[in-house]
Amino acid sequence: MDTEEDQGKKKVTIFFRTQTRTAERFTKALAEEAKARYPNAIFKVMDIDEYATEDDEYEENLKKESLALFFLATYGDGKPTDNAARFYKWFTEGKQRGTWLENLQFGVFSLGNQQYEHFNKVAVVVDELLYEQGAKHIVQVGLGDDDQGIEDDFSAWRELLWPELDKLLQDENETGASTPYTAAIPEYRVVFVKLEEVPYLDKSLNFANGHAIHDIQHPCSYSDGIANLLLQHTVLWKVVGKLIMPKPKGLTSEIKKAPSSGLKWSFSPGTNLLSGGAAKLEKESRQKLNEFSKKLRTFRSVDLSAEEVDFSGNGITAVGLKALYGVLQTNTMLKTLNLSGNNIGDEGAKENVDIKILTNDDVLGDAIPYDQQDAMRHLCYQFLDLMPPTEVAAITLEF
Ligand SMILES: Cc1cc2nc3c(=O)[nH]c(=O)nc-3n(C[C@H](O)[C@H](O)[C@H](O)COP(=O)(O)O)c2cc1C
Repeated sequence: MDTEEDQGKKKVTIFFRTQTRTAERFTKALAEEAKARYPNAIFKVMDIDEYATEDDEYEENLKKESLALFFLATYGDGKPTDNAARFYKWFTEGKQRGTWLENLQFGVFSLGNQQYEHFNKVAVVVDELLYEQGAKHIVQVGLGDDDQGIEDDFSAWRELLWPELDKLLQDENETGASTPYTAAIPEYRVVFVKLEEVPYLDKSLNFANGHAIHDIQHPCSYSDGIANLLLQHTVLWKVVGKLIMPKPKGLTSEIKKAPSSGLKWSFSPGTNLLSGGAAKLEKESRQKLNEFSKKLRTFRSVDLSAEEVDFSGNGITAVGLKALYGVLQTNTMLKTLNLSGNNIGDEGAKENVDIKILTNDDVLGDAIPYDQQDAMRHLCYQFLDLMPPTEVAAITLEF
């Protein structure tokens, strides 16, 4: 047992076995995020082949584990990867061991491809055997399918995992809302391309990446081949940030009740549309946004009911209003929202806003879960509806 455990820190071992490194990549991504979420726990990433030099050591070492995650890939005819063959043989063919793993809580994410007959066999077998031998699931086995979008599968499984880890690893006075995840804020960049310069594109706005997961590592990019055609760059997160972010002064007040300051967010006409020139992402503003993001997460809700938010004269249309509504509604109660001087019309005045609402977390930085990506796209469309439509032929969203 190492020193950190002696100091009472909970330890999580994340095992992987991989051939073409997908499992290793997922393992490391998860460990990275988990370390930020749970600073009081220790996460160890372990190639399963290096876990024991002799077979006997598997048993000896596994007995000491209390929380473990497994990322296991399956290869030809349901065989383990090369680096897992020894462990798999030992675990599946060994002696009857009874329920010797009662102290272990575990989760398995499997990597496979449904085109193969023995889809995800290795992980499923290990998952069953761990359970049979007394270990307890913290989450059901995640079946990653390389044929359909394994990133999505991983993302979905990870979203099931966090609440369970919250229960096990968060200190009693911490809550899910205050999870101190400090990942870098992605840039939401919208790129406009003139139609006549990209004649092969459909005039309607299109996102080529379909349902793939998009985050910093996997940007949704429509214009890989047309980077030289980019005429205008807009940093959309900055727009969104402006919509939901008070001036830094606002950060200092603990907004649990309506503040009496009557802070007013005011944007001069056109400033939240960023219609001219490229908006460069400055390090300082990124930091501020990050800080604000962290601050927001410490509140269950942000009450701006004493505040005034002024978007007058910003060229906001009915669809733009829906987007605005979606952003502002989340965690936010407003006293006044000034939309005078915008071309909203009757349609926009209806209260029936049916777009899916993004959370501040989504807007401010975390990888965007699969089920919210459509909403993110939708929001981007709606922002784009605020722009002159004839100019826009293609969009690149880089999350
Ligand atoms: C030669 C080969 C054989 C495979 N055999 C299987 C299989 O039997 N069952 C399965 O579910 N997936 C199978 N797969 C798919 C891999 O498990 C899948 O691509 C996985 O994501 C690889 O993970 P890794 O990059 O961590 O090695 C096979 C892939 C290759 C290239």
